[in-house]
Order: sequence, then C-alpha cells, then structure tokens
Amino acid sequence: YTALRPTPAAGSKMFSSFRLPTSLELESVEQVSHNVKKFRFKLPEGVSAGFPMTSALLAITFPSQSWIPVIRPYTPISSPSTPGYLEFMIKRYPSGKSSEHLHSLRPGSNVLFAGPISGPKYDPKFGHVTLIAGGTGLTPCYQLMRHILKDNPLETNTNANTNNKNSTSLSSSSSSSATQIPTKITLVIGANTIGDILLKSEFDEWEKKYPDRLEIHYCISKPEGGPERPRGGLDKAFLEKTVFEPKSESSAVYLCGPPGMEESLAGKRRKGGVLEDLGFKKDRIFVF
Ligand SMILES: Cc1cc2nc3c(=O)[nH]c(=O)nc-3n(C[C@H](O)[C@H](O)[C@H](O)COP(=O)(O)OP(=O)(O)OC[C@H]3O[C@@H](n4cnc5c(N)ncnc54)[C@H](O)[C@@H]3O)c2cc1C
Repeated sequence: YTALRPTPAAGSKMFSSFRLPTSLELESVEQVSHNVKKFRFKLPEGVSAGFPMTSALLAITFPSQSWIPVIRPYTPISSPSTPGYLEFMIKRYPSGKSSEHLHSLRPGSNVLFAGPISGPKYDPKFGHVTLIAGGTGLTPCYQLMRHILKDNPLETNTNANTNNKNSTSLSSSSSSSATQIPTKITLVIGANTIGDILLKSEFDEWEKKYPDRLEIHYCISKPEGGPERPRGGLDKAFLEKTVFEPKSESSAVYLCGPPGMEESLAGKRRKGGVLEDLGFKKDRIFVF
C-alpha cells in the first residue's frame, strides 16, 4: 500500500513525514451548517499533507477548563497532494471537549497536530466500493471517494466485477483482464435532515460528473414534509434496496458513523451484522 502514498512534487515535503507534533495556524473558518465548521490550517511553505489512504490526523488541544491535553482524530478533507493547507469539517458536540474548543477558535489561532493515524486500507483492485456514512462519518468516506474518483482517476482494476444492480455474476477468475475498469462507488448517507449532510454540493457535483461510477442514496430520518423514519434508518431493509450486489470478489464496504450504527452493520465485536447477512465477506468489511 505504500504505493498509495501520494508522490510529492519534486522538492516538496510532506506533513505526514514530520516526526513531532506540529503547530499549524488557522487560516480561515467557515460555518457550513448550524453545528459544523470548515477549518483551513496553513501548512509550511512547499509542504503538502501527504498522508496515505485512509488517514486521520490528531488534533491536540488545551481547552481552558482542561489541565491535560485533549487528543482527537480528525479526517482531512483536502487532497493529500495539495501543498499549502489542510482542511477539516468538524461538528460541534454539546460539551464536546475538543470540538467546542476548536469551534471557539478564530483565524490566527494555532493548533497542534500529530499523526497521521492509519485507517483501513484501500486496494485499487476493488472493483466496487460501498461507503456507508452516518453524521460526520462522511469525512473519511469523502477522503476515500475523492482519492478514487479524482486523485487516481485511472486506477487499473484487473478483476472483473459486478458493477450494476442487475448483474450478479462473480469475477470468473482473478487473472488479469486486458480492460481497465475504474472502481465504482455506492455512497449511502444517513442524516437527520438534508441540511445536515456535509459536503452535499461536492457530492451533487461528483454525481453529475461521474454518472457511470457513482451512485448516492440518502437515508433521511426527518424528511421535510414527510413522515419521520425511526432512528437507525440505515438498516437491513434500506441497504437491501440500495446497495449493489456485494457478491463480487472485488466488492468492499467501508463504514463510519455512530457506534450503534457501526455495531449493527459490522456486528458486535465485528461478528455477524447486517453487512455479512447481505453477502459482504468479512475481510472486505472495513470500519473507519
Ligand atoms: C478516525 C476518526 C476520524 C474522525 N474524523 C472526524 C471529522 O473529520 N470531523 C468530526 O467532526 N469528527 C471526527 N471524528 C470524531 C472526533 O474525533 C471526536 O470524537 C469528536 O469531535 C468529539 O470529540 P469531543 O472532544 O468534542 O467530544 P467528547 O468530549 O469526547 O464528547 C462529548 C459528547 O459528545 C458525544 N460524542 C462524541 N463523539 C461523538 C460522535 N462521533 N458521535 C456521536 N456523539 C459523539 C459524546 O458521547 C459526549 O456525550 C473522527 C473520529 C475518528 C475515530
């Protein structure tokens, strides 16, 4: 997987190779919804983030009421190969030690970052990737999607795969085929309201730009003007209707969301769970 580490431009350095926690200056803050802000931190000149897929960085903060540092992982939404800055989408939790502190910061403040810490690996041989996200669980899914669709648009997939709902054929062999098949993506998003969906305009744009590679399903628990769905709407019945046939050797699923959602889909202590019931292989179920 080291091949997935982005190649820096000649002469540039990578933040992820810094050994010690590094203080970064907050360049700008944008309120994107009632409880989410987008933060842009300056990277030193000529330095790109350079983290491997998938990764998060650790923010080390010192909220005023806390005498020990608070350390929390956050997923950069900016490209690892873009020099000059790092961006995050961060939700404020009521009484959240780290998130309330970060939301109180103004441009010019500094935050200490360490890492990266590695999340689940991504293999370009996956012909079809299903991403299931609840709440801020969208940020790692966004990071991986951007990598698959944009940063590495011409990845080679040598395993034949099932790429549409009507096809149930398995990869007939793992041997290479001459054709290059770009990885397809199904994204399933769970949120309270449409307004709570982070990065919605980016997803809309990608859906238009990559109609043959990307399909997005929304599971909204409080739809405007419609009946409320019970909490935990990302259940077996919903996924059965939306997720592609996961029977191919090259299908993988990644999920990130509240602990209850992860447990129900990936199983308690990763045993059983809805995704296995739906036919995903255990070693192809990844939790961020
Ligand atoms: C790998 C990884 C990547 C992450 N990336 C992001 C990201 O890009 N953006 C982002 O906003 N967050 C992200 N998180 C979550 C983040 O690390 C913190 O957990 C979150 O900001 C809350 O920390 P806190 O100190 O503010 O809250 P705490 O002081 O730890 O908790 C305060 C209250 O909030 C509740 N709470 C805390 N976290 C959650 C949660 N995830 N879901 C529901 N309730 C919660 C707690 O139950 C508690 O009641 C990520 C987490 C992981 C593990």
